[in-house]
Amino acid sequence: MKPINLAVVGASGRMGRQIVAAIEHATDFKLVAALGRANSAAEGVDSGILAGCGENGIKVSADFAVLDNADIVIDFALPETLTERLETYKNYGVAAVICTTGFDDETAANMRAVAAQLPILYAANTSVGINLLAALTENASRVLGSDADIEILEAHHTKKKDAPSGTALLLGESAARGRGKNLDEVAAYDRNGVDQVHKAGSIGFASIRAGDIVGEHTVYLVVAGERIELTHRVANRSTFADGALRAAAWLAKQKNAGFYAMKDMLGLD
Ligand SMILES: NC(=O)C1=CN([C@@H]2O[C@H](COP(=O)(O)OP(=O)(O)OC[C@H]3O[C@@H](n4cnc5c(N)ncnc54)[C@H](OP(=O)(O)O)[C@@H]3O)[C@@H](O)[C@H]2O)C=CC1
Ligand SMILES: O=C(O)C1=N[C@H](C(=O)O)C[C@H](O)C1
Repeated sequence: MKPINLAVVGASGRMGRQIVAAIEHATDFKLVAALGRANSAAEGVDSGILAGCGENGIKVSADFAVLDNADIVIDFALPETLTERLETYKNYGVAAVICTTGFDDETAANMRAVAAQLPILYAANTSVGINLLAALTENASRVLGSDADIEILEAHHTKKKDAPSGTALLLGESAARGRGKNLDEVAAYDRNGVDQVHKAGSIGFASIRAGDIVGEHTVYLVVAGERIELTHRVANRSTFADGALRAAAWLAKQKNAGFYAMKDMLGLD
């Protein structure tokens, strides 16, 4: 079978390098572009060398014209220029798996607008386990109803910029949906001050940034006399890379434009 021509955006980052390394061993993908920001220290450096898997001849570049050769983009870059990148994917007609987190509501709306013209899969977390946890969270929240106090705790490495994590927000959305609410209506993000009780019906968030923690999330659902703690821990970033490649292979088969999620790929709805 013909391999999928893949472009990795954010190729010099922690996750971009994982994807480049994972493709090295995959027969169903061919790396055709390693993209990043202009004036990056990584510009012109071989992406295989950066990823620690040996020279692959694909240099990190900021010239998105190479997307002409790509079937699918996997984007693990930062949120600042995400709107521009989405516009570029649309112009080149190349479907994209977007894994970036920490973007604002306007960018989220732009992503949905682009998805009206192009297959876009947005995954705040590409691990299979987290997406299963999101489904379990929705179900537990539905069964326990408004009696449960729900709080979400996430822990990540010291270099992570956004908080709460995109995954914590995904889990919060699932918990809110279980109660028939939108997260915006019930989220409690900042617990800092003198009147910080858990308001009935709210969903609280807390973040830890320490050491080299790859990614840990716990949803607490607490009712009188008992509590459920739904926890997921990732030991290695290769878990995210494997999930992103699986998502890319699935997206390559989608003929219609649309805003897809990992749960569509996993058949979790
Ligand atoms: N969906 C998922 O499963 C996961 C998502 N993530 C998310 O992916 C993103 C990247 O994470 P991580 O790899 O750890 O981060 P890094 O900081 O290690 O990498 C970020 C990459 O984006 C590039 N970049 C920096 N600024 C910009 C910009 N303004 N425009 C475009 N590209 C830019 C960097 O280039 P340079 O090297 O030149 O600075 C680098 O290649 C984060 O949003 C993170 O939350 C992370 C892990 C899993
Ligand atoms: O920045 C990270 O590292 C991670 N980011 C994603 C998020 O914000 O949820 C996914 C994962 O937890 C690692």
